[in-house]
Amino acid sequence: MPQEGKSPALGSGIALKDLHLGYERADVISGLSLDVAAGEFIALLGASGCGKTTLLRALAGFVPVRRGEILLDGRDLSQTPPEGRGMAMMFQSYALWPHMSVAENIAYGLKLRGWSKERIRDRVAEMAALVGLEGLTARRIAALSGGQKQRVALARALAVSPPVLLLDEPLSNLDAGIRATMRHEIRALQQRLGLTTILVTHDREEAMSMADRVVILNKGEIAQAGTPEQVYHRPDNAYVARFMGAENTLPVGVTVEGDLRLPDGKTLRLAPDAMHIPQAIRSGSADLIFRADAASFDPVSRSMQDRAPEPDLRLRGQVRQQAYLGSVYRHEIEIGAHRILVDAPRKMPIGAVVEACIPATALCLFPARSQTTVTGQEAAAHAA
Ligand SMILES: Nc1ncnc2c1ncn2[C@@H]1O[C@H](COP(=O)(O)OP(=O)(O)OP(=O)(O)O)[C@@H](O)[C@H]1O
Repeated sequence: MPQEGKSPALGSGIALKDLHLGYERADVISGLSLDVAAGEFIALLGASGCGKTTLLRALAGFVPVRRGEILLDGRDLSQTPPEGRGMAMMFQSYALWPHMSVAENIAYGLKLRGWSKERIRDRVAEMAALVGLEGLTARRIAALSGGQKQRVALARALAVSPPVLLLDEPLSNLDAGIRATMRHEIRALQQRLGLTTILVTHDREEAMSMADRVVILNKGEIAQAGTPEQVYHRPDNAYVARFMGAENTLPVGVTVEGDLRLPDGKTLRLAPDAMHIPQAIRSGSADLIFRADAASFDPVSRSMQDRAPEPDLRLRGQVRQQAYLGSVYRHEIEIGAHRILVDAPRKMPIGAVVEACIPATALCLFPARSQTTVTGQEAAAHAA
């Protein structure tokens, strides 16, 4: 399979301008704008029904544009039929012809384009080598594994040298091991060919490990577009923070001086730039959001009272539950009327009184309970 390493972009740049898409009376995407650079890999991530597939299908030309533009290298495609756009789409279901051989499937788009037999033969061999299917070109699709079928689908999509590769959850039917391999291989191939690529996925780990930029959609709007590190560590809003797996929300008060009033009544003053505060919060109620893996704790000891104050959030509570996640134990800590989750390498006994400590730099502060909330169920469903 291909070696990792970037080459100059061969793909096309895309600009979506004030795009409106929908079905019958309902708008699914309303007023979405996004620029995708040539050779960039974008992952569209979002809860079920937020419009990811609709957007991808509109790019391919299968969903009509109600308003706005889809520009490919500056040319408006919004009224161009699918066959005139030349984009290649790869589906979760593979969408291969089961009665045909690997070679016939890879050749399918080339035949439609009227290529000669010789050119097709050479191109099929080139594509089979590119995706690691040498020696299997005569095999029938029915006699392939899931991972091999996915490679055929990829070879078929790439055979026509598309300006843009659209991937609709292409890996979700594969088991975990092959999925990890295919993620890496598709990413390496995309970088090597400089292909502009848009991936739709539910899986945030997949999105972060493959894409240059992750675009998080919420109800047809972009909640945030940023690098994997930005959306994970510097979420623009509470929706993104929760969607990216920040499990803990503590309601706090913000005083006019900018101090935090904690649920236990204590007041905390942090260095002004220590916390991530992307939206203006003057005073009043706010949500302090942080990840379970950013927190740690020590059993409460007598020496605690003597300890010098530290610029971190410290919360005292009691262990109510714990579960082993593989590399760490996840603890549910009761703090007054609230519960938070804390990951730790060591298991704390149920009932133990502990002090959870969260570094100020791992805290995000947002206006209280914005409308853009992710439900517990959504967050669980999208956990990697
Ligand atoms: N052909 C259609 N006709 C009418 N409504 C549709 C059609 N396809 C999708 N929808 C609706 O449009 C909304 C967005 O659907 P879409 O498939 O784009 O979401 P998604 O984010 O890809 O979801 P999922 O992750 O579950 O695939 C949903 O409410 C869905 O029910």
